[in-house]
Amino acid sequence: MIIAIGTTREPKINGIKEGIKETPYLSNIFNEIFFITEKISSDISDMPLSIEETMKGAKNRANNLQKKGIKADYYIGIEGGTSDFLGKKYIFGIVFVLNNDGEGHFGFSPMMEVPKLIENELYIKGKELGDIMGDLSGSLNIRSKNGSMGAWSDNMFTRKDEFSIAFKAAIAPFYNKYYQL
Ligand SMILES: O=P(O)(O)OP(=O)(O)OP(=O)(O)OC[C@H]1O[C@@H](n2cnc3c(O)ncnc32)[C@H](O)[C@@H]1O
Repeated sequence: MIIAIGTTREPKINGIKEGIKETPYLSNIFNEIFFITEKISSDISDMPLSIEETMKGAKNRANNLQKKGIKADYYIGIEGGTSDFLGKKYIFGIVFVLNNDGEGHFGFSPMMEVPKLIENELYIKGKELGDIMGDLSGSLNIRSKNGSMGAWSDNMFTRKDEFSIAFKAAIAPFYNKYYQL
């Protein structure tokens, strides 16, 4: 099996791999899976500020992998973003898994509240989360490590966990019996 993942960002790739190892569907063939990892355009803004835009970004990335001519059994697009719910902002990760029959499913990570100061920088000043967290934490590349969720949860919950759970939610509908009824 070949799985194409539209990113070179380590916690995203590791999240997908961890998710695969923990599914009842693909874990037994994990060692036979060949992974293609490639940075691909999401065709949305660099810092998505709504759940719909973040979903579009994940879906576009999976579609763009396929359009590029990459041959795989599954194409996986991944996007991190924030959105407003009932007046507060939350961060989450979204995974879109697409197969060669054109069947695609979204999966979502749990969400965490965005701290107030960071919300202002994002939604009022228009900055990117990676840059804001870089300035606040002194760590240049937080999104390549445990991510904002890790930073805001004292690593109870990391960026890898975010995408591992989102992947599991996206892959289940391809195999789970209730979706075949
Ligand atoms: O290389 P790609 O796959 O694009 O991975 P990325 O880390 O840039 O992540 P996204 O494009 O999915 O996320 C969109 C933006 O949101 C920010 N972001 C998302 N999650 C983050 C996190 O956990 N920590 C820091 N910044 C994050 C970051 O500034 C990104 O430019």
